[in-house]
Amino acid sequence: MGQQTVDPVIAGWAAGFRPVRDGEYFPPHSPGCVGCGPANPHGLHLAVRRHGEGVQAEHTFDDRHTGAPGVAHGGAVAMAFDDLFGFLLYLLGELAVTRDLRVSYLAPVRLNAAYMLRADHGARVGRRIPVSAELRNHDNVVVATAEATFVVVDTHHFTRAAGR
Ligand SMILES: CCCCCCCCCCCC(=O)SCCNC(=O)CCNC(=O)[C@H](O)C(C)(C)COP(=O)(O)OP(=O)(O)OC[C@H]1O[C@@H](n2cnc3c(N)ncnc32)[C@H](O)[C@@H]1OP(=O)(O)O
Repeated sequence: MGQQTVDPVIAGWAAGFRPVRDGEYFPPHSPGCVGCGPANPHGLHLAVRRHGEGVQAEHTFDDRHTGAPGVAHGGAVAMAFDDLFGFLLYLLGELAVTRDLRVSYLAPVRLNAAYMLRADHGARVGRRIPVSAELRNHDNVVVATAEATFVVVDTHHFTRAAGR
């Protein structure tokens, strides 16, 4: 039964995931989140805002996320997509986690160049929420796409995951 106790830190964290108005920026998942946390020196520092029933972010990968010379690491691009998807949950009002993530890399993503990320969600089926996203360059060309399945969980998932 002890494992089912909701830790107040986790409960407070989860309660912070609320919708914002169209065009407004969301708060980060946490200060230290590697995708969007401002306090993480190694992170992407994604700044994500609502776009209708979807989310979007302008983003520039930098030298910290180098793969081939001058090119963003594919893992960093996948991280951007995964973290972006995490903002759709604010709009859905669900706690959920990534069960699978598929990224298609259509063209190299350059470092120190501005890109636009955009994500949308489909309809929830059971505990599954399908999500999809695109990454476009400054010429509005799609250079990467992603699809994922998020699975709805409750706060106990995070309490257990954190070993609290
Ligand atoms: C705002 C909050 C922000 C919170 C998050 C804030 C940070 C966001 C950061 C970005 C997101 C992340 O990195 S999240 C962190 C990375 N992900 C994780 O750590 C997840 C680790 N995996 C797990 O803990 C587990 O596998 C779960 C919870 C995902 C699922 O386990 P489970 O609870 O036992 O559920 P299970 O029965 O296996 O499956 C549940 C449902 O999913 C379906 N399902 C299972 N596998 C698949 C699959 N590959 N493709 C499609 N559907 C699948 C099943 O048919 C079932 O559907 P149905 O019959 O029920 O319909």
